Order: sequence, then structure tokens, then C-alpha cells
Amino acid sequence: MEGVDHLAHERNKSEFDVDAMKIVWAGSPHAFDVSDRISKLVASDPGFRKDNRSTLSRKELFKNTLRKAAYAWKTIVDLRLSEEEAAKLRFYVDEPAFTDLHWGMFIPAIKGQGTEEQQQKWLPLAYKMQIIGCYAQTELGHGSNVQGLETTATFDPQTDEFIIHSPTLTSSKWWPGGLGKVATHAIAYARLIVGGREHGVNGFIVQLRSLEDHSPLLGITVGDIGMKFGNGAYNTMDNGVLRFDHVRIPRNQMLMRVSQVTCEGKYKQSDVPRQLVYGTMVYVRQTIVADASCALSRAVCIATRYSAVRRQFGSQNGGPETQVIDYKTQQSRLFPLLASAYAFRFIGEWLKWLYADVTQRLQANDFSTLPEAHACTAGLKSLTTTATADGIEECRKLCGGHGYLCSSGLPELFAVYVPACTYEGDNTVLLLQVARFLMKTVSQLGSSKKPVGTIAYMTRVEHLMQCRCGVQRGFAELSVDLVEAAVAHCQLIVVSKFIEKLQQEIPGKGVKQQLEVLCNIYALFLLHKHQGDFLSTGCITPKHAALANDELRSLYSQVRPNAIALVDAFNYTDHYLGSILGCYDGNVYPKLYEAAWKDPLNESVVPDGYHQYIRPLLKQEIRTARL
Ligand SMILES: CC/C=C\C/C=C\C/C=C\C/C=C\C/C=C\C/C=C\CC/C=C/C(=O)SCCNC(=O)CCNC(=O)[C@H](O)C(C)(C)COP(=O)(O)OP(=O)(O)OC[C@H]1O[C@@H](n2cnc3c(N)ncnc32)[C@H](O)[C@@H]1OP(=O)(O)O
Ligand SMILES: Cc1cc2nc3c(=O)[nH]c(=O)nc-3n(C[C@H](O)[C@H](O)[C@H](O)COP(=O)(O)OP(=O)(O)OC[C@H]3O[C@@H](n4cnc5c(N)ncnc54)[C@H](O)[C@@H]3O)c2cc1C
Repeated sequence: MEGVDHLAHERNKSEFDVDAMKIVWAGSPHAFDVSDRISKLVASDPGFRKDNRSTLSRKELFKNTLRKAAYAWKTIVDLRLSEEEAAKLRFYVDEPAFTDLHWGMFIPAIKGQGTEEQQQKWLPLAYKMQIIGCYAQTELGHGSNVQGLETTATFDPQTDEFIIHSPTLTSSKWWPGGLGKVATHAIAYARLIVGGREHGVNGFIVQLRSLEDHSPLLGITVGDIGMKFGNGAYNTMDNGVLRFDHVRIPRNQMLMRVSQVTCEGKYKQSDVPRQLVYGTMVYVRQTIVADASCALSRAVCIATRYSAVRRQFGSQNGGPETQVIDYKTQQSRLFPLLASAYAFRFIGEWLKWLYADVTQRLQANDFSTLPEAHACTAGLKSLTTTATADGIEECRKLCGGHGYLCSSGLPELFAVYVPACTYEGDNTVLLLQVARFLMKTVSQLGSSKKPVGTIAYMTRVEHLMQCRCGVQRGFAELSVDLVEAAVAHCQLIVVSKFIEKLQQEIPGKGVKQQLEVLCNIYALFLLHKHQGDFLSTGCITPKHAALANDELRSLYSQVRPNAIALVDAFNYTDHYLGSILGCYDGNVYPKLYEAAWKDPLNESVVPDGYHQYIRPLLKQEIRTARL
């Protein structure tokens, strides 16, 4: 029945203060207040409804996304929301849109790679959304290999301009979000050519469309690249294609914090690492780690609540069947994902700190932690997005057939999320960057340069020094093993930072104890999953492995009574979850049944096409071969 909490018996089992855990999950009382307030504002406003997305055509879907983006902006302006509140509102609107790239990449690129003068000119326009930007780096022929990009930016000293050009088909910009139909400007990445000499890839601000009638400017060919994976999902986003035909821009529209070109046509490289041109990608990678915990926790919340509602088999003398959450196999699949959601939350907090720290050091021209920041953002983005994408799919399977319904919220969440394993850096390519960083560290063992920070543990691998000549053997030849080593390195960071989190003051009855259980589940699940490696390297004995498995089972039993409370702590509204299976009150079956009849196919009892195709079949009006 409506209004009845079908999960009350589960909530009464909780052994910790859920409200205190909500604060831990949010990060602070202030962050909880903002999240709670804004999520409820969005959930209560019919202008942000999203339950009809799967029934819209691509054009209807996209127009609806534009409407929502404009409505969100009006809400932000009318309510005078802060930047933090506005970002939360865009998050809870929960729809990939051009605004993700305007706020998530275009503005950060100008802030990170523009001079003070360029920031003063362009940021006010962007903050007021008087221009809408995108980040145009990837091309049809190159995405991972940034140094392979083909778009050119040739300096013309006669006119003090750059000529931006797409010399080949494969140099067409391809994939940038917001580019296809909306962005008026792009940060376009191109090979800088001055006086006939190439100076690598740099960013350029290029206007694409008229601010009067939105028509593409002279020399600009732009459009959408077409439907993507899934029906609704990421098709709310206009990922675009863009070609330049000798488009001229003023010299001061090259982002010049890293490199400069003078009006005399002199190229100057600042005394900063050229990789700062990649700074925006590093920034987004650290945000994606935080977003991984959001996406995974959504899926886990749905699967956990439904696992407590669903009963199957085990009825004794006509009594109730067994809750599927009580099956050890269900727990062994679900609870490591619950632990991962919390682990990724905390590693996301730490990575945000690391990124802020490296950014502050860069202001003082201290580049000492830049390599570690690159390796950590790249590796943790790769690890958390792979685990989250796999975890969302596992949560769908944990929900049986009903997990395959759009009304479960899981198919769309999976379809929207999985490109995170590719965008902002293909996950394998990023792990190879981590491997390169680890090998460089090994090569420096024994020198005066001691490994610190997240690689400090490598001082304990002195034995690698003896085989240092071995590690010079083709990186490519060993790349599969090196990628596995990179994952292990990142997992060590995740576990270490979870343990460090537990050493902090954590208020609330039973809260720290629950987090300790989840931390142990995360670590022991990894040990179990990779026990072959641990055994073959002599890190553990078979007895250790057996003890770990026994402890894991015991930990699952400890989590079981707290599982619903642990997902309640995410504080997601039913609107944000977008899932009948995951609804707060657990009243699943009546809602599933009611939702089915709302499908457009049920608008008529007799389907369109019956008279044309089915009736002739049934009435044998179509001559059929004798069966
Ligand atoms: C809203 C959805 C609703 C519901 C679903 C729920 C949640 C959804 C979850 C997430 C989405 C929401 C929020 C996320 C926010 C935004 C995302 C939204 C949309 C995504 C938009 C996507 C944008 C893009 O994809 S932009 C393009 C990204 N492209 C890449 O990443 C390219 C990858 N390639 C590279 O980075 C480089 O080519 C390279 C692989 C690093 C190689 O570069 P290069 O050849 O130049 O360098 P070398 O390998 O030779 O190394 C030389 C030297 O440099 C060092 N180095 C390299 N890179 C860096 C760096 N970045 N910083 C510092 N140093 C670097 C390298 O280590 C070497 O050093 P040594 O010489 O010392 O070894
Ligand atoms: C939804 C979505 C949104 C996007 N948004 C944007 C955007 O806003 N702006 C933008 O500029 N780009 C965007 N992109 C593009 C994205 O950044 C690229 O797709 C990504 O960087 C991967 O590059 P690629 O497509 O060239 O893949 P490739 O690098 O061609 O990868 C193909 C395969 O080759 C493998 N591979 C490649 N190089 C190596 C190597 N050296 N060693 C081993 N294996 C290798 C990869 O692991 C992968 O398996 C978006 C992409 C998607 C899917």
C-alpha cells in the first residue's frame, strides 16, 4: 500500500546512526545540507521530470534536454543559487547535456591554460552563458594520441592571426560534447605552426556559430555525429563533428599560459612542463572519480533495496519465502560493490585534495608533484570507472528480470555511464601512463631521488634494482603485465586512503565500525579475487587465503543487518534514483504493474499493425507452405 514503508523492518535492524553516516557520505554538514536541499528541489519540480525519456524520439529527447537546461539556468538565476548549489542542481537534473562540457571543460580549460587577460575577457561571458563552449580535442582519426592530432593552427604575421584548418578527413573534430547543435565557441586543439615550424598541440578559442542566429560561421562545418549506445541515455548530448576551412582567429585567442606567440611571430615556451596543455583532462579525471562513487552508489542502492524486497524459494510451511539478500551468493556479489561505493567516495575526496595541492604548487612553479598527480588521476579514473561500469551491470543482474526493465533505472544508468571508461582517456591508455610512471620510479631506485607519496612503498622493492636491466626489456612486450601492476598500484592507493579515512575523527554511533567493516570487505575481496598473485609471489600462504575467505564471509554477515541503512545514507531521492526497484518505501510490485500500463504500446488494446499484418496471418489469408 502507498504510504507504508515495506523496508521498515530492515531499517529497524540498523546498528549505526544513519544521519551521521549521511554527513560522512556528503563530506560535511554543509555539503549534506546543500545536497539534501537541492535534490529535493529538483525532485519536487515537474519541470525536471525524467520518467518519460525512454519514450521520446531523438529530436524530442534533445529538445526536451534543451528545455531542461534552460529551465535549470532560469532556476539558478531566479533563486540566486551559488556556484556549489548550481553544480548540485545540474547533477541532480541527471541528464548528460551541453552544460556538462561548458561548465566541466570549456571554463576549466580557460582557467587552466588561459592568461590572466584571456580569463578576464572570456570567463565573464562564459559564466553568464552569453557564450556556450565545448572542448574540441578528439578527431575522427585520433583521440588517445593527442600528439597525433592533425588540425593545424598556422600563424599569419601579416594579419596577426591564426588560420585554423582541417587538412584531412581524419582531422575532423569528432565526439566533443555540446558541439553538434549548441556550442557557439570551442576550445579547439591544433598543431601550432609558426614560420613553417611545428610547436606541438595547443588550445585555441574559436567561435563556431553566430550569436545572432546560431548559424555556423564562414569556414565552419558542424553537426551531430548520430545516435549512440542505448535509447535515451547519452543521446541527450549532441556529440559533434566539426571541420575548419581556413578559419581565421586573432592571435590572442591562442591559450597562452603554457606557450606564447608574439606579434612578431616568435614562439616562446614558458618554463612550465608542456603537459600543462593537458591540464583540463587531469582536472576532469579527478571529478570523474568522485562521480564514479555517485553512479555506483545509485546502482547499489537500487540492487540492495530490491534484494531486501524480493523473496524467492525457501518457504517453510506456507511461511514467507527467503529474501534474496539473505543468500550468500547474493551477498558475495552485492556487498563488495557496496564497499566499493564507499571506497570510491573517499578516494575521490583524497584525489580532490591532491589536485588542489598540485594546482596550488603550480601557481608557485613547483612541478614536483605533477607526475604523481598525473599518474593518480589517470590510474584512479581508469580503476574506478571500470569497476563502476562492471558494478552497474552486476547490479542489473542482481535484480533478475526486473533489472532489465527501463523502470528499474539500471539499463539507462549503465548506458549513460559506460562511456566513462573511454572518455577523458581510454582506460588502458591511462593505465599505461601509470605503468610508465612506475617504471620510471623503478629506474630511479638507488639514486638520490627517493620515492615519496603514493610510491614510497617502492623503496621496499630494492630487489627490482638488480633486475633493473630486465625492466628495460620492451615496455610494449611487458605492457599487459605492467597494466596489471598499474591496477595493483592504484588499488593499494584506494585501500590506503580508506584506512587513512578511518584514522580521522568520525562522529556518530557505530559509524566508524561500519566503515571499518566496509574497508575490510573491500581489501579482503581484492585479496580473494587476486589470491593467485598473492600466493604465487609468496605474499600470503594458503592458510592466509583460507582465513581471508572465512573473514570475508563473517564480514558479509556483519553488513547484512545494516545494508539498507548503508544505502539510505546516500540520501538519494526516488526522483534521482529513477527506479521502481530502488524506491525508498520498497513498494515495488504495485508500482511495476502501474508503470507497465503507462507504456505507449498500451494506449490501444489492439496494436497498430494488427489488421495489416496479424489478422491476415491468423485468418490464413496469406498462403503458407503446408507445415
Ligand atoms: C550526467 C550523467 C548522469 C547519470 C550517470 C551518473 C554519473 C555519470 C558519471 C560521470 C559523468 C559526469 C561527470 C563527469 C564530468 C565530465 C565528463 C562529461 C563528459 C565527458 C567529456 C569527455 C571529454 C573528453 O574525452 S576530452 C578528450 C580526452 N582525451 C584524452 O584523455 C586523451 C588521452 N591521451 C593523453 O592524455 C595523451 O595523449 C597521453 C596518453 C598522456 C600521451 O601524451 P604524450 O604523447 O604527449 O606524452 P607521453 O606519453 O610521451 O609522456 C611524456 C611525458 O609527459 C607526461 N604526461 C603525459 N600526460 C600528462 C599530464 N596530463 N600531466 C602531466 N604529465 C603528463 C608523461 O608522464 C611523460 O612523463 P615522463 O617523460 O616523465 O615519463
Ligand atoms: C560519450 C563520449 C564523450 C566524449 N566527449 C568528448 C569531448 O567532449 N571532447 C573530446 O575532445 N573528446 C571527447 N570524447 C572522445 C574521447 O576522449 C576519446 O574517444 C578517447 O580519448 C579515446 O580515444 P579514441 O576514441 O581515439 O580510442 P583509441 O585510442 O583509438 O582506442 C581504441 C582501442 O585502442 C587501444 N589503444 C590505443 N592506443 C593504445 C596504446 N598505445 N597501447 C595499447 N592500446 C592502445 C585502446 O585501449 C582501445 O582499446 C568523447 C567520447 C565519448 C565516447
